[in-house]
Amino acid sequence: MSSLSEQKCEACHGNAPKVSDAELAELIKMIPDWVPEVRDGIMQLERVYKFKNFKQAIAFTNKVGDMAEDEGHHPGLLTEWGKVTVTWWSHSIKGLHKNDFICAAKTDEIFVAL
Ligand SMILES: C[C@H](O)[C@H](O)[C@H]1CNC2=NC(N)=NC(=O)C2=N1
Repeated sequence: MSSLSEQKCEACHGNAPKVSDAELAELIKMIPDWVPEVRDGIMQLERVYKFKNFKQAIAFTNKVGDMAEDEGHHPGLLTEWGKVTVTWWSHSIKGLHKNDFICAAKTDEIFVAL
């Protein structure tokens, strides 16, 4: 299998399968800085990125937004002074799809390339 960040999101409809617990255990190894968390009954992936100031935080936020538009898959983004919280989940299935792991890996690559 190619690395997660090299894969593209696939169309995800309401009847697409959520990742199983076993799949989650394997996929999370590839994005070890992300934390799976249940919010409002929906499993999500979350990571907090730290920056030196607001300008760097908003620049990163915009790059993640551009990637999301390219992928047709969109995260929660909370931009604060020196900090961006990124949350990925699939609204259509109210849980985690492989797409969320792909996008989390792409988010890490954007951060590393800054
Ligand atoms: C029509 C459009 O493709 C869908 O609404 C997409 C857009 N972006 C999305 N993003 C996320 N994270 N989950 C979705 O289910 C989703 N659906």
